[in-house]
Amino acid sequence: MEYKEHHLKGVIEYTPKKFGDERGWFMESYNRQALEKLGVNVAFVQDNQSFSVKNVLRGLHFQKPPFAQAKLVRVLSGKALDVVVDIRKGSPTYGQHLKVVLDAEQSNQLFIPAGFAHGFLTLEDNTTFFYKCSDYYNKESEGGLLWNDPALNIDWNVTDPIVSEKDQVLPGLEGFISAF
Ligand SMILES: Cc1cn([C@H]2C[C@H](O)[C@@H](COP(=O)(O)OP(=O)(O)O[C@H]3O[C@@H](C)C(=O)[C@@H](O)[C@H]3O)O2)c(=O)[nH]c1=O
Repeated sequence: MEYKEHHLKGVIEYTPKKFGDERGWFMESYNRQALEKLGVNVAFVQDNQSFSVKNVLRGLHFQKPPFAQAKLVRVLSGKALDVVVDIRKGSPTYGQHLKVVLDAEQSNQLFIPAGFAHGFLTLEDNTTFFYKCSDYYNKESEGGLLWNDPALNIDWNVTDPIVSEKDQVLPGLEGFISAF
């Protein structure tokens, strides 16, 4: 198992150990104890999966407290540029973001604590995105930030992504009052 902490405190990139043989490979894709050793003490209650063609951009999303969600995200097929934005009030890295390429072949995962907006851009066709959430979906608690808000300054390296109508009208960071 390999892990890497990033400049946004609490975000951890995690790659389970793979056991390869002539049949292929095996890995423990989720092991609560292994994550606890990295300081992640979270009970996940919902698994989500989405499938996207190339250049789909979903996000940036979060759920407000008391339905805030920590997430453990990865791709099962394809590749995605994952982006998280720190929206924790008073955080020294408030408004800053982190980009990580999630790659099915590499099998890397990202743990994202509550208090972050999350989104991703698919870099390949047939990208299956899979994630565990620490709380249930609650429509009324949904929140979001505009993916290309200049104040966020995220270089997605894409010109015309496929974005849902809902995500095209999300607010920017200016005037945003964080619920975290
Ligand atoms: C997120 C979610 C959506 N839905 C429904 C609502 C809607 O009709 C349909 C599609 O929802 P969305 O357009 O919000 O799906 P999507 O844009 O894929 O939303 C996801 O984006 C990524 C970036 C995240 O981080 C997730 O937490 C989630 O917000 O699925 C659920 O039933 N349960 C859920 O947990």
